[in-house]
Amino acid sequence: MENLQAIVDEIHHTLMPRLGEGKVADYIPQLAHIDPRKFGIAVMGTDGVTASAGDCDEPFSIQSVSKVFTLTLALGKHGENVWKRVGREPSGSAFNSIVQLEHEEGKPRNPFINAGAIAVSDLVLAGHTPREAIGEIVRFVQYLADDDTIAIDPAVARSEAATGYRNIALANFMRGFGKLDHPVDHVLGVYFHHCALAMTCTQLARSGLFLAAAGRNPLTGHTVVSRQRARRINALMLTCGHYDGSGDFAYRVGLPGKSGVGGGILAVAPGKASIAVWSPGLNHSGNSLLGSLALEMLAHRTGWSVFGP
Ligand SMILES: NC(=O)CC[C@H](N)C(=O)O
Repeated sequence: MENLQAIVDEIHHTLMPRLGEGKVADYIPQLAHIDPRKFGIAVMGTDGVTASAGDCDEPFSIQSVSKVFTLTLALGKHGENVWKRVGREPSGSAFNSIVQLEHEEGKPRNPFINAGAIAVSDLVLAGHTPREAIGEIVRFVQYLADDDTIAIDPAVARSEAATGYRNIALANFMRGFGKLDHPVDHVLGVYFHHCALAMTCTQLARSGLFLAAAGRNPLTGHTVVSRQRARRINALMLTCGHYDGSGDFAYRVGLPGKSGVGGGILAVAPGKASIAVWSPGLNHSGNSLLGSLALEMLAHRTGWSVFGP
């Protein structure tokens, strides 16, 4: 493989004329203000080799990418009991869909759609006040990225709480089925705040390194999860990480990944690297349009794929 930085520079250069494509999420008013021409990419190799380009050190709202971290925390607290509350199947529906919840009696399809992540927030809340749970999530992400400057953007959290009608509906629906242990406003307080985490591509790539390196962050030496758990989280990212676009992402990129409506994607090349991209314009499934394309180009140029060399 040629020099990683040269590949990343070429991807940035190739996509430059297309910056601004896609549709910025505006249902969260605070996200509607983001410059659609932003673009960042950071690659952290498990061997310590790094490469980055563009706005890779500018914080953005990671939104649903945070669902990987809350799932990891919930699995640490509750182990396999997590799966009593949330499934492990792709939804085939939009990220904020309510349709399956009624048929499946309030048990969301997977932890990465909104309903599933709300159920996971409920599990993270166990034994805590909402403020404590939010603090635990932030400290966990700081620990993963080895960076204690990572914080929640309170304006984004407020903006989403003020307009999160669908999420409020999802949470009430689940509570109606007896599938949430805590009051809806507490659960949503945790959910909206972790979605409002602001991180740079560099920080995000570092925080995902444990998934690329069999559960252990090679930069800090910290074992975060077991090898088997890292594999399983990667499996869920591959099958469910891009909502109704998960099949297309697996076909085009071939790596586990998790997207957010802020335009970020965290992707994992097991044994090789953790990659974060950011471009705010989204495709019709709510995934970053140019971010997906950048990852497709990177996978093609490096040969990284979970499906074979
Ligand atoms: N896909 C996403 O990133 C969705 C997260 C967003 N906070 C929401 O609940 O709508």
